[in-house]
Amino acid sequence: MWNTFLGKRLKGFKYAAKGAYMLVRHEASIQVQFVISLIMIGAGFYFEISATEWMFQMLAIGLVLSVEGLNTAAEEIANFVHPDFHNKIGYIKDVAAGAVFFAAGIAIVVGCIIYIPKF
Ligand SMILES: Nc1ncnc2c1ncn2[C@@H]1O[C@H](COP(=O)(O)OP(=O)(O)OP(=O)(O)O)[C@@H](O)[C@H]1O
Repeated sequence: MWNTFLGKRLKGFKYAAKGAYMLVRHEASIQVQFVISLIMIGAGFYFEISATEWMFQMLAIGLVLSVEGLNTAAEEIANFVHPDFHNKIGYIKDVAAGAVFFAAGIAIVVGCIIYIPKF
C-alpha cells in the first residue's frame, strides 16, 4: 500500500507532520512564534476580525512559522556539516536569520494594520 503513488504522498505527509511536531516540541524559537500565533488567533476571535483580516493574519502566521522552521533546518545543517567556528557558517546562519527578520517584519505590519484601528 505504501508503495503506490497515494501511499508515498501519505508517507510524505506523515513525515512532514512529524517534522512540524518536532519543531514545536523541541525548538525554542518556534515555540515562541507558536505561542504568539495562538495569542493572535485569540485576538482575532476577541476583536471579531473580518474574513479578509483572518486570511492576512493566517498567511502572516504561516509565513513566519514556515520561514522559522526553514531557518532551524539551515542551522541544523550548518552545525552538522561544520560544528566548529567558521566565517562562512556565520554568514549562512545570519542570512537564514535575515529571512525570518523579513517574515516577522511583514507579520508585525499586518498585525498593526488589523489591530491598531480597533483601539
Ligand atoms: N559555527 C559558527 N561559526 C561562525 N559564526 C557562528 C557559528 N555559530 C553561530 N554563529 C554566529 O552566531 C549567530 C547565532 O548562532 P545560532 O543561530 O546558532 O544561535 P545560537 O544562540 O548559537 O543557538 P540557538 O539558536 O540554537 O539557541 C549566527 O547568526 C552567527 O552569526
